[in-house]
Amino acid sequence: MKIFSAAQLKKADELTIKIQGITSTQLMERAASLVTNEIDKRLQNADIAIKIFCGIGNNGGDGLVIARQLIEKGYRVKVFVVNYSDNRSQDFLINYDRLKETTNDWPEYIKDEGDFPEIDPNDFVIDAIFGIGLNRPLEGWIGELVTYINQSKAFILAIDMPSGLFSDRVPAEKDCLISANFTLSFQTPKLVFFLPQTMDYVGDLQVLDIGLDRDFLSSEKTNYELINKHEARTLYKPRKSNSHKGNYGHALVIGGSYGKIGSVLLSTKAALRTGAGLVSTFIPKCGYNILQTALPEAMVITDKNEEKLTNIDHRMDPSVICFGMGAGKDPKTVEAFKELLQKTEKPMLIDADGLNMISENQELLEFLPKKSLLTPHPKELQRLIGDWNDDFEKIEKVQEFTQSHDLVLVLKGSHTFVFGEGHVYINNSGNPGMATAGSGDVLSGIIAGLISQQYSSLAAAILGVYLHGISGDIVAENRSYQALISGDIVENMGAAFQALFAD
Ligand SMILES: NC(=O)C1=CN([C@@H]2O[C@H](COP(=O)(O)OP(=O)(O)OC[C@H]3O[C@@H](n4cnc5c(N)ncnc54)[C@H](O)[C@@H]3O)[C@@H](O)[C@H]2O)[C@@H](O)CC1
Ligand SMILES: Nc1ncnc2c1ncn2[C@@H]1O[C@H](COP(=O)(O)OP(=O)(O)O)[C@@H](O)[C@H]1O
Ligand SMILES: [K+]
Repeated sequence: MKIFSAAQLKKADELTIKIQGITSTQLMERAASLVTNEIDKRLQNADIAIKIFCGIGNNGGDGLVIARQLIEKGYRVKVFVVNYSDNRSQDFLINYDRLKETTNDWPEYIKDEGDFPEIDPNDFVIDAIFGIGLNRPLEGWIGELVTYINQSKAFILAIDMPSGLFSDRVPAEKDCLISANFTLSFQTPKLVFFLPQTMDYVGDLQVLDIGLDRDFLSSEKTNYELINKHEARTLYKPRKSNSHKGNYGHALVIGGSYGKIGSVLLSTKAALRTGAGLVSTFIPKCGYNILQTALPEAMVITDKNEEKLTNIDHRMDPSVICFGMGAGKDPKTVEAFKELLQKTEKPMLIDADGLNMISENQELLEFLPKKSLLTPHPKELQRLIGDWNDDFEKIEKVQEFTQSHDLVLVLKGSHTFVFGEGHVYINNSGNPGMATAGSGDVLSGIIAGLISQQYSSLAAAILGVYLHGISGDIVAENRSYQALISGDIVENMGAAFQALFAD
């Protein structure tokens, strides 16, 4: 699903109104009734006090329509107009009159702190103060109102966006904004819903299709895309029945050091479970018995050194090399890595200590084959490209870095971002149970397994990250977040592939 800017969404609104021959009031009615239905589905006519805080723009207009529709359904609704200016939008005014025709309990006006209403922790609060029109931080009593609503402990549903959250920048530390339990957003999600610095304000997210013009949505260009099942499925390549293991490539996994053979084992197993035709593992000698015992499907080659990698003499022509898990950063290993880079032409996947070695020896970047894949977590990224001031600057810096070195970069996190060819793909699968040792090693094996089957670096990264998350979701459903361990993610790859095509 494409992620658009506020300006693009406004353009989509205007175009839709023109092409569909409707008024903006009708579009607002359509959008709001989808919200009302979602609320009704969840509240099931429960006798709960619903308090709707409406701004005086179109987000506030949405709030007024939702209020009218909920009242018509028999809910107990109180509307508060957050009267920060006299500059009311036309659709606000139209719907204000309509609301007054529906109920005798007219909206109350909030003009300063003295007007703040009581909010009970059991109330259901709807935040329709600001949406994508926010253009400056909430100041004075409006900021205080937002803090007051947050402190009420009531359940907060935000319409389109939590009020105070900008669609195109990160709030300053002193800024006040709604911290929603749930956000119902219109047509497409906003980038800030997925950034580490802003995602917590959104709570659970649902995006409602309000029927904006299809042609515009499909032709309008954007660098950001959210990856769900639909997007992942289109990348999947079916296997031919008339095929053999030679058709699915040979992945070579290189890494490990004394005490860290498990990481390579996890990557190797993941490459096999993802469908690579052959998988070999190159490790220090101490890992030989471990690998051969735990994973008879893999072939094993060892370094001359017992405890670390010193000379990676693999004598193969693998489809892809996945390097770095548990490798350590011994100077001899760095030297061996450099030689490996110099003699490898196909794109490589570099993870973990491989990344750290590059960070500490930036000249290695020059030897990276084009289209190679780096899979850092935020700390590894920081070592690689230096610090950033906020998440938007981080994205910009990573875009510059990947484009200048012709790389694909997988920035791991609760929403993993895949950067490639100037675009950013934001993963929407996975769960906090995956914050556990070795889940990154599993990911690198999955991606290598896909590259080995002739997926491009970028497609392998996007699909691999999605499958990794889905596998984790399946495990968590059966086992809880806490009990999830990274080996489970590997074991459930079969279910993850199946889930790609389940409805
Ligand atoms: N036809 C449409 O345009 C539709 C719009 N929709 C709703 O409209 C919203 C956007 O509406 P608007 O563009 O009216 O904008 P908002 O309702 O988000 O904000 C209203 C106005 O407040 C002012 N403002 C911004 N920051 C402020 C601040 N810190 N303090 C005081 N005033 C401030 C701005 O001038 C802004 O235009 C969307 O988020 C969505 O909820 C939906 O009804 C769908 C259809
Ligand atoms: N809260 C979370 N939600 C979704 N995925 C997560 C979460 N925390 C971690 N993950 C995923 O788990 C993996 C962790 O990788 P990494 O930090 O390299 O761990 P390790 O070094 O232990 O292998 C990444 O793919 C990341 O996206
Ligand atoms: K809002």
